[in-house]
Amino acid sequence: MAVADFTTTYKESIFLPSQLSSLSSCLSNTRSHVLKPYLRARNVNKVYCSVAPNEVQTPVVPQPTSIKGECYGVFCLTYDLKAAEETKSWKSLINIAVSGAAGMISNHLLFKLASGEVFGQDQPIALKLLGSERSFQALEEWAILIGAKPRGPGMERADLLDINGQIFAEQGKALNAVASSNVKVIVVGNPCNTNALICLKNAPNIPAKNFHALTRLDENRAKCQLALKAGVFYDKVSNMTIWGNHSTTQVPDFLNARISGFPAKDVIKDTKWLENDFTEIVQKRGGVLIKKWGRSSAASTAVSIVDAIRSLVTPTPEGDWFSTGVYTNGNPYGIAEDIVFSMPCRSDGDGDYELVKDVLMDDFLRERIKKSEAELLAEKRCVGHLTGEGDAYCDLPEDTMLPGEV
Ligand SMILES: NC(=O)C1=CN([C@@H]2O[C@H](COP(=O)(O)OP(=O)(O)OC[C@H]3O[C@@H](n4cnc5c(N)ncnc54)[C@H](OP(=O)(O)O)[C@@H]3O)[C@@H](O)[C@H]2O)C=CC1
Ligand SMILES: O=C([O-])CC(=O)C(=O)O
Repeated sequence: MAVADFTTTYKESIFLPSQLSSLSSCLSNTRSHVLKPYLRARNVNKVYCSVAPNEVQTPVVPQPTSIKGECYGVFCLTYDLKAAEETKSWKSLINIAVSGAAGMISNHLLFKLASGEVFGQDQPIALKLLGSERSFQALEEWAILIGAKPRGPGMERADLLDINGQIFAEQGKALNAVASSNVKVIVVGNPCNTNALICLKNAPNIPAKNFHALTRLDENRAKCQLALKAGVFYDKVSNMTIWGNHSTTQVPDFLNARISGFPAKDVIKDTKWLENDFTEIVQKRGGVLIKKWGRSSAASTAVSIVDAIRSLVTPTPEGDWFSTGVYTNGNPYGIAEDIVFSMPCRSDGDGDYELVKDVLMDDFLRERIKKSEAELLAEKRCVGHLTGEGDAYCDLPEDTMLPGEV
């Protein structure tokens, strides 16, 4: 964890809420002091924290036996399990591991998770926040993998695939070693589809179906553009699929999208706009934001991670679906097997999903889906050394880019 950035020695302490102000030096080091009111609001009465001895002034209360092993990291938050047992109305604890916990996205995401907005107001959760230290402790249920190196000046996409791919190979191995086989993994760090493929290939004990690449940000962006064009509220847009890669080859599907229950093409009759402007705006939205703001989307990515998880833990509304990048292992759309491809999915709310079968296809859609498929197959060849498929051979199409690269 980023502890290594400011200290090399750790001391583990348990804090009560009244002692949180002294704890805030620990939390604020990682820009997460915003968590404090949320911890209070959720009656978190103990926080487990690793900080340097000279930063700790609070008395140490006995460590509950329910906290297993050591806690690595600047901050390592968990509910007091003993108290949870006493509170009969509480559901059983869900552990959530988040890598890149000190990054911009996490800065927005963590308190949304802690607020109860994602898993429910009555659902206790334990956040396992991970940074540079690649250890995954007591990992069960959900892992949100954000931590990745941003592309630096002059860095080729093939280099990024290799550098970040190695992170996700390690994390796949760590998950394989310690996580429950029921864990659901959301890969955010880019290039997220291929990172998710690398991660799942390195975690053979975990079903490949449990791995997701985040394309929900793209779905949200696409819904927003259709809503703006149609002059309706965002929540009137449904059945929005993002096909393919989280890159500029992604395909926002206006053929199947609906606005106020009607086909989007019947509401927005400007086909030229749908085929050209809409598609390109969504594909390049990340890059436009980086140009405007100087940094990549953080708050909206955090919101989209919340949306992506919520879509898996709540039943999908009748007739609707959501997009997520999933492992292709038998699909009704003729997409190549053994890649991570964004497709339309539904969930019963049990954390699992199924592909939506009855979607329309036309030549426009098919042609663009093929392009994104070709890009992902090329990315896969680039990381053969990380997926156990032998030597890498990198022949990426020249125009292949992350949304943030344009
Ligand atoms: N799929 C999507 O829709 C989107 C994906 N992204 C991607 O999300 C990722 C994170 O973005 P953001 O939070 O803005 O980036 P930041 O640069 O703000 O944070 C990067 C985080 O990654 C961690 N990190 C860096 N190297 C490693 C490593 N070797 N192992 C583990 N963790 C590491 C850093 O941790 P530490 O400081 O502890 O080293 C830091 O917390 C990027 O890859 C970005 O491209 C962004 C937007 C949308
Ligand atoms: O390239 C990035 O880091 C940003 C990104 O994925 C997006 O905004 O969709």
